[in-house]
Amino acid sequence: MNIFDYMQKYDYEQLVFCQDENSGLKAIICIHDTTLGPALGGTRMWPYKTEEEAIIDVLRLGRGMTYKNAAAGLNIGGGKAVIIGDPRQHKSEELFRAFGRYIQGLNGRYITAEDVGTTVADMDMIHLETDYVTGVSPAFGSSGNPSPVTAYGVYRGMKAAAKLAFGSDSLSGRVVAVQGVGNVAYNLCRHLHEEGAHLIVTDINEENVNRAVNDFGAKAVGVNDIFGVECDIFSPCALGAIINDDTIPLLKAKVIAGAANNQLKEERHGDLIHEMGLIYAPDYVINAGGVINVADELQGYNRERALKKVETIYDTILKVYEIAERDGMPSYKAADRMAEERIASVGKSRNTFLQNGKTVYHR
Ligand SMILES: NC(=O)c1ccc[n+]([C@@H]2O[C@H](COP(=O)([O-])OP(=O)(O)OC[C@H]3O[C@@H](n4cnc5c(N)ncnc54)[C@H](O)[C@@H]3O)[C@@H](O)[C@H]2O)c1
Ligand SMILES: CC(C)C[C@H](N)C(=O)O
Repeated sequence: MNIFDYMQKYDYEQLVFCQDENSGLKAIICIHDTTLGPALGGTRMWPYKTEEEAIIDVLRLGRGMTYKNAAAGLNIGGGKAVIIGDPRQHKSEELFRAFGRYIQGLNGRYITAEDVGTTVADMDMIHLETDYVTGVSPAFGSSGNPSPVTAYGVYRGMKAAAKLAFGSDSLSGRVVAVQGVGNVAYNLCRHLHEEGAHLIVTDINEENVNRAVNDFGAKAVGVNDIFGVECDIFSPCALGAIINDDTIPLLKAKVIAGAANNQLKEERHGDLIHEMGLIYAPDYVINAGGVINVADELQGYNRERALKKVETIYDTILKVYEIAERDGMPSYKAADRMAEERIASVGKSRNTFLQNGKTVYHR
């Protein structure tokens, strides 16, 4: 992989390699775009097989956060970090502290939070070394675990998608098929159950399935059966690339609305579901609740204010569909256009030099 060519193609600002022999830290921080503000995105801990795999992942995820943060209306740029290692074996205080010192060294250009493989406890250790970490324990005045707030945003976005598909945003009596009932989806199922939706769930983790069955009267199905069940809404809340050539022909749902990142295996799958007349709530728009919640910490965390902002995911989904109709394009492309237009117009308004350096000449 020619890293500089790739960075140039998608306009990346910075890639930082972090190594600490004592703790075994091998991490990469990606700052994609800071036009709107400091780059905010979680730290993923994953046992990448090769360094190249880790580099590709952090670049892809960092750019994704630029779009997610811009589409959510945050004054925040996009970035992400990966730590190469197995989260079940390689976590230690030294490792997270060493990582925290690298983040501190970037002096606020990158701010971290949780992602796959990292937890609030890990953020607390990072916080021992840096101010530029969110999703820390509430005891520090922070917002804690972002998952329940992500779930609330997905619930709000799902209601908007239902309005577009069925003419009413009520989920009462609707059948929702949920793939993966982990941290986010368990909380999503609670909102759906409270509104009177019928749930069909699957998970590779039996305990998680049983929890949803016992707490919300969900019906459990096998992991390969979830795609073809009779339902109104399919909610992917486990893995990426789940909307693909194998699963699309099986879907009976009219709406796809879930928490997972990077749901479309390839862009053409977004075109295909659009041609089939499905309503697709773009993943990074509907799952922005977590980042909206942690971003609120930058103003001194206020949960009520954060939840109010998360509620607007409903309107953002409607706006994406307005753009999709206006410009005759699938929703995933309309979301990208919305984010790009916002970054471009804010970027232009920041061309004036300011002595305090807060907003400096950009491009
Ligand atoms: N946690 C957040 O705040 C947040 C924010 C934005 C996006 N997301 C995305 O949402 C998704 C869920 O996040 P989470 O925090 O709930 O993760 P999680 O690990 O708690 O839950 C994922 C669940 O999916 C299950 N699963 C994995 N492979 C599966 C398969 N093949 N079939 C069925 N189930 C399977 C896992 O057993 C687990 O229960 C992820 O894609 C994540 O990147 C999470
Ligand atoms: C900042 C984090 C809460 C971001 C979250 N991991 C996401 O993918 O949106």
